[in-house]
Formats: sequence, structure tokens, C-alpha cells
Amino acid sequence: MTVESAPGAPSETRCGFVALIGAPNVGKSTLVNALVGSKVTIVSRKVQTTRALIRGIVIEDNAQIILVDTPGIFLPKRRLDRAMVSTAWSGAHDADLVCVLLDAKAGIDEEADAILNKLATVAHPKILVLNKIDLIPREKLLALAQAANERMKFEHTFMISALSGDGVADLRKTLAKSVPPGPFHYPEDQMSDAPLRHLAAEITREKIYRQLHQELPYQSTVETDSWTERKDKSVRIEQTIFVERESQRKIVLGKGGATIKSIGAESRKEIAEIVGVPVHLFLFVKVRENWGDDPDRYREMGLEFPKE
Ligand SMILES: Nc1nc2c(ncn2[C@@H]2O[C@H](COP(=O)(O)OP(=O)(O)OP(=O)(O)O)[C@@H](O)[C@H]2O)c(=O)[nH]1
Repeated sequence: MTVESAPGAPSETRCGFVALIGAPNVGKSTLVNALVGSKVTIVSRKVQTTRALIRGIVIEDNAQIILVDTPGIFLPKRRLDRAMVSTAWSGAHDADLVCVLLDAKAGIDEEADAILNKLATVAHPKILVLNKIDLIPREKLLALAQAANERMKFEHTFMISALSGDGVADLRKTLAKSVPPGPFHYPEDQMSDAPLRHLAAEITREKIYRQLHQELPYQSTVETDSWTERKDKSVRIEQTIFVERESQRKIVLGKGGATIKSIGAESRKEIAEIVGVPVHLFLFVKVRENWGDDPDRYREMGLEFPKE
């Protein structure tokens, strides 16, 4: 047996999902960027636009850490919003580890309080991250750490500034040690575009929903089939929209293809804004029967099946 293949040897890989939970503006995107470093990540400037579950992928000490974002935690009114909020929490239930972000300056305000209450139902190991420590004095920070730790058990507490990078390396090391042993989920050559593929599919799905929600509630899902960077730096993306019935396929296509053209144009524009290069988007519509009422399909879409 070589040293490399011995259990526990440095070559043993680890891989896991880390859910980031926190109120809007707590600094999740900034933290993802700080953790991922120079690698491609998705930064959305808009509040609560985050639909993609994968936000970034980090490699550290033979570990692949997949950072799973949660759509903004807010008070849901519409059915889709409720599905999204359940998704945020199901993301936490599915992850190997939950990273709870608090804005150190805001402390345990109403939003943070609601999140901490809800977190009590999540059984997975949790790490507390107090962010924006550059904004408050140390005594206040320690009191906040204590107050949060009294609410529930955290495996670790980190005090960081995602903006300056203070404390981020330690957090990254701990995440790497905390994900379970196993092979990498994403091959290294696909790592950089995996979150983007996912986000691009979510953007198209959002455009379909916006244009057709009355005619087509939930009955579609989108997959990114290919993502090719061209020599001129533009990206060619192919996506398939799956619907339940032929009649829905016709709705998505619209008269003379007008609807799908407009969905494609909107989606292309938004994807291009995010990736920062011209995008050529090709959409296909296929019928995949009888899945609209199947909770597993909802999960595939990244949505929780709403309990009505
Ligand atoms: N001073 C300070 N500001 C920070 C820090 N981290 C993030 N910010 C700022 O806080 C604001 C919100 O940060 P984001 O990373 O966009 O927050 P977010 O949680 O991803 O926001 P949503 O996408 O709305 O959920 C931005 O203006 C950041 O620059 C920090 O450590 N210190």
C-alpha cells in the first residue's frame, strides 16, 4: 500500500454541500467571493434574485466545498414565494453543513431572530459566522457570539470580515475539514461553469414563469445542456425546456414562435449581464409527461413541493 492510498492520507478527498443561511444583505455574496477567491462565481447585485442553489465551488486541502445559496429569507406571500422560502430551508436540510451568517452590526434583529428560531429545526452541524466585524467594537462582538450560542449548538463560531478577508482563510480550512470524505462532485474542469449553468437554467425558468404563469403554473423545468465558450469570448448556451403536455409545448412556443423568442431574448440579456460577455442562447422545448404533480420533480427543479 502506498502512503497516498492509506485512509486519512492527504490524498483522500472530501466533498460536501455547505448551505449559507442569512438575512438579505448579511454579506453572503461577498463571503462566497472571498471563499472562492479568484475562481468564477456568481455575484448578483439585486436583492433576492438568487435562485441558483450553487453559488460557488471551493477547493481547499483535497476538499471540494460546494457553497449552496438560499433564496432570500423573507415573509412569503405568493405561492411561488412560499415554495422559494421552503426551498431555502430544504437547502439547509439537504446540506452536509449549515453556515449561519449574522450581520455583526445588526446583531440579532427581527430577521435574524426568525432565522435562528427556524434553524432549531435543522439537525445538521451548524457553524456560526459573524460577518462585518470591521464595523463594531470587540466587546459587542463577544456578547453577540455568546447570545447566539445560547440559542443553539454551533460547532464553531467565526468572526470575520468578508469584505476585508479577515478570518476567511480559517473558515475555509474548517469547512474543508468538516465536509464528509468522498469523491469530488464536480470535475475540476467543469467547476467554473457549474454554478453558471445552473443559474442560466433558473433565469430562463423565471422568464417562462413571468410570461406564462397563468397558463403554465409550475409545469415546466429547464436544463442547460451545453455551455461552450467561443474564441471571440462569447458563450453559446443550449437549454431544454421540459413541459408536461403537447398543448403546453404550443403555449411556450407561442404563435409563430413568438413566445419562446421573447423568453429567449429576456433570458439571454440577463445571462449576458451576469457572465459579462455576449451570449448566444438556444432554447428547445420538449414534452416530458406526467410529472407536474410529482414531488420528486419539484425537487429536481430545486423547489419544495408546496403543502396546501
Ligand atoms: N463593512 C463590511 N461590509 C460588508 C462586509 N461583507 C459584506 N459587506 C457589505 O454588505 C452589503 C451586502 O453584501 P452582499 O454580499 O451583497 O449581501 P448578501 O447577503 O449576498 O445579500 P442578498 O443577495 O441580498 O442576500 C454590501 O454592500 C457589502 O459590501 C464586511 O465584512 N464588512
